[in-house]
Amino acid sequence: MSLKNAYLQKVYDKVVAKNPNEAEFQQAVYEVLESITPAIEKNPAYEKANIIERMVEPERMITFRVTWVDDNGNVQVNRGFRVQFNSAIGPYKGGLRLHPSVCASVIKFLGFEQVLKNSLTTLPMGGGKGGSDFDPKGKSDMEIMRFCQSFMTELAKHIGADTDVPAGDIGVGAREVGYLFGQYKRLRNEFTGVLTGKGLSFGGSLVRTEATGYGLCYFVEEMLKDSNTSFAGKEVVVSGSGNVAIYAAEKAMELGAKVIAMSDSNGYVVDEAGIKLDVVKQIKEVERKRIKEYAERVEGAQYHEGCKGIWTVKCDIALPCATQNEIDLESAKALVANGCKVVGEGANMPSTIDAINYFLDNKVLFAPAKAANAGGVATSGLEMSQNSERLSWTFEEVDAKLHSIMVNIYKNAATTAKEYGFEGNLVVGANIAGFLKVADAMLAQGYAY
Ligand SMILES: NC(=O)C1=CN([C@@H]2O[C@H](COP(=O)(O)OP(=O)(O)OC[C@H]3O[C@@H](n4cnc5c(N)ncnc54)[C@H](OP(=O)(O)O)[C@@H]3O)[C@@H](O)[C@H]2O)C=CC1
Ligand SMILES: O=C(O)CCC(=O)C(=O)O
Repeated sequence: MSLKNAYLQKVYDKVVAKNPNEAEFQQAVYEVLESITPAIEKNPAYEKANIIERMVEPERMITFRVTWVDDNGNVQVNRGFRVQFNSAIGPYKGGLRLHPSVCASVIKFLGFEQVLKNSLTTLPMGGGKGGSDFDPKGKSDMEIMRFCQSFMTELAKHIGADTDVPAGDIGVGAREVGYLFGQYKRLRNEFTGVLTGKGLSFGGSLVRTEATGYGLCYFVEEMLKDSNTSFAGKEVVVSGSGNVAIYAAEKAMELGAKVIAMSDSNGYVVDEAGIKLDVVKQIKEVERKRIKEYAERVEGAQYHEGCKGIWTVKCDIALPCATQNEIDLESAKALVANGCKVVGEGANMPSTIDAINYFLDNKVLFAPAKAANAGGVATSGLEMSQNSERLSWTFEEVDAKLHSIMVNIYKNAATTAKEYGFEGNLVVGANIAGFLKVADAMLAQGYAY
């Protein structure tokens, strides 16, 4: 892969040399460097201060051992990570992922994207990310608790309400955040907003649970409005059936769409009559079972083994809300061939670079993750504000703020794309808009930063 700008190519070559075998991190960096090219060429100050090489190098990366005891008395060892990527515009902020695929590359790609995403929210948050290769599937509640307590025993040394504020991501929801928060409080003897996504009885914010999925639909709705259309009457496919997927499906339905398919890492269900979300919530949020169960409980629904096949289901709008690189070129082609006109990314980096280019070349309205899924972290920022003033806002207040943040992110990305000669390309618009704020803050803070 080659970039048009020599300075950016030099930085990218160094990234590849210094981070070998880190395909996800290299991919995330490449996509950003390619799309910010016009901004680098417009203002030579960025190259002079070598801003890009500084931005692709995390400020700090912590790797640690997490030892815990399983229900059979065996001592288990996992690897924990926290990348504190960039604090130019605020304390490090970003989720924790618990999944066997977690490694340095995954954590770094997520941390790097988080920096630009958080910048787009307009709230004062730097970027970070963390997690572990611990697999929560099939673990008992006590095992999850012991793991979280051990994980936090080390992480607590590196975070704080004004330093670094983690939250949830894949495999980390309200239950895990509760165990992590309890352990932090025990270790530090302080009650602070050190994590977001907390339970409502101990400093959590209303709407945080729904925020990423709702925010995604608010963003897509705005994008559709600009093309004189809406969610009403559209058929929607949503991949995943976790936090982001469930609340994206809920809001899409509220806005008049029919969600016809959802998935998990084993397979997908199609329900032409429209997915019954109360059944999905019961299976996933309460019983923590597989999506396959849906077809056993709902007449007329079919289950298909293998998660990739979901992209062959005919739809108007696709909302990938599961994981990175879940849409490759082949899936992108299948979506377009079946008439899909809109893709809104709820997951982080769910489309490969080839898939994104295919969507753009085929005039699909494409909402890139950094912008479209920023509602989760934006609402985390609102949780931090409520914690600082020791107040709780109503559901309506937080939802209205989330809505206006998502509308503004859309407008900022669309206007920036147009300003730089890429009208309609929200990948370029979002990357440049997110980049400029961070880069200007870094310039103002001197070369040693
Ligand atoms: N939670 C948040 O606020 C935010 C999350 N995101 C991103 O959204 C995505 C989903 O996160 P979230 O909903 O919180 O996570 P959850 O753990 O709640 O749900 C993840 C869903 O994706 C599926 N999934 C996970 N890994 C894979 C895989 N390798 N292949 C296929 N399916 C997979 C899971 O299926 P299974 O149960 O079988 O593993 C599950 O249905 C991630 O990319 C995350 O980074 C982005 C912004 C904010
Ligand atoms: O709410 C947060 O801080 C984290 C959200 C997140 O991890 C993400 O935006 O990918």
